[in-house]
Amino acid sequence: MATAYYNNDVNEAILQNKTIAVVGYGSQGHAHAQNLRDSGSNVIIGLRPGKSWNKAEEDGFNVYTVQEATKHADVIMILLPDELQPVVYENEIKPELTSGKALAFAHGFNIHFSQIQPPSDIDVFMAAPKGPGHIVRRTYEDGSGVPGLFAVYQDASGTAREVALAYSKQNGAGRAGIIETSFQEETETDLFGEQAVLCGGTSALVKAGFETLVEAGYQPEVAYFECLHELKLIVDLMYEGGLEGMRHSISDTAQWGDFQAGPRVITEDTKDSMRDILEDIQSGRFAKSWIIENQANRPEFNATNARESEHQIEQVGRELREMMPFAKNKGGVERAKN
Ligand SMILES: NC(=O)C1=CN([C@@H]2O[C@H](COP(=O)(O)OP(=O)(O)OC[C@H]3O[C@@H](n4cnc5c(N)ncnc54)[C@H](OP(=O)(O)O)[C@@H]3O)[C@@H](O)[C@H]2O)C=CC1
Ligand SMILES: CC[C@](O)(C(C)=O)C(=O)O
Ligand SMILES: [Mg+2]
Ligand SMILES: [Mg+2]
Repeated sequence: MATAYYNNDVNEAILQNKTIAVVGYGSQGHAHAQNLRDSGSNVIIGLRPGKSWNKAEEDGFNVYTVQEATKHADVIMILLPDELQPVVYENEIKPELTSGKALAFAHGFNIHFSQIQPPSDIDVFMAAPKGPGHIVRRTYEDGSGVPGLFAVYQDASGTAREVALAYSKQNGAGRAGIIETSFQEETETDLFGEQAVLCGGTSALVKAGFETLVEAGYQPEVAYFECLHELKLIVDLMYEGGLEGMRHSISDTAQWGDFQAGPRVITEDTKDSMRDILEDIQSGRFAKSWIIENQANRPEFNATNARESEHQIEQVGRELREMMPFAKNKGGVERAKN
């Protein structure tokens, strides 16, 4: 079994006299910055002027350009969108990356696919929460945490591993478990997870279920509750107790239906598709297509995004959530509207 490190296993003193620059103040950036500050670290923010800059200042941080922040910091955590990291790195980070500094990531894409090639006299590590940034912050505040992975790509100082673990602990991951990985494993599994299961697979499953019910003449509102809203409640049970915990709480009728229908929905063909998706990731084909899509200013990404937001499930959901204030205005919602 993999070793999981918890708060008592990790000595965070190594961060005591270091300045940490969190570059980017979006989903992950605001969470890392606030969690590490609340854990006692000296955190500054690197940004361009704009919305995030104002937000970070409102939250009480000293905000600098990315280049200035890199210059002042010992640890530079890059929390920019993956597709923007290489150009910001070349223009603003690399010129200030003097020997002895550490460059950090929350996802291995740019190192693993060689879009960023750091000099050999710095440390390069990853501290990757296994969850969305807004939940990383929310769980830190409520005393729990999101599990994390850490990896060392380059250890020029001899202390990169210790720093990566301390960073992960200060971000709240030591409450839930921190596991060592490699940049390759984190990159490939993270991309696979979000594509096949967590985001792509789940969105497609929810939409297909909703469409099946609506096309059969059922009310869209009932279909929304059944196929989207209730998913969270069922997944909460899985989160707490695995599949068996969920099955303990549902009716025996539902459990029999689960056993009978599940394999009819997710078939061997579906698993073949999953293997194809994994192969696209491992071979670099997915990364290449994402890089090309960005170079072309995202024509397919933008068109799909616009089409998806007009789907009937989204329209119905917006109306129904108006009546559920407890389900609204949590982290992530504002971002989804932009
Ligand atoms: N989202 C998540 O929960 C997870 C993300 N990750 C990884 O974390 C990293 C960050 O992703 P995420 O948090 O989603 O990113 P977001 O898109 O939420 O945030 C991006 C931030 O970068 C800033 N930014 C964009 N362009 C520039 C620029 N040219 N110069 C300076 N600042 C800029 C934005 O500011 P502005 O307001 O100016 O646009 C914003 O603050 C990625 O590597 C991702 O894979 C890992 C685990 C989960
Ligand atoms: C599941 C999506 C994710 O990998 C994440 C929140 O962990 C991401 O890249 O945002
Ligand atoms: Mg992820
Ligand atoms: Mg990801």
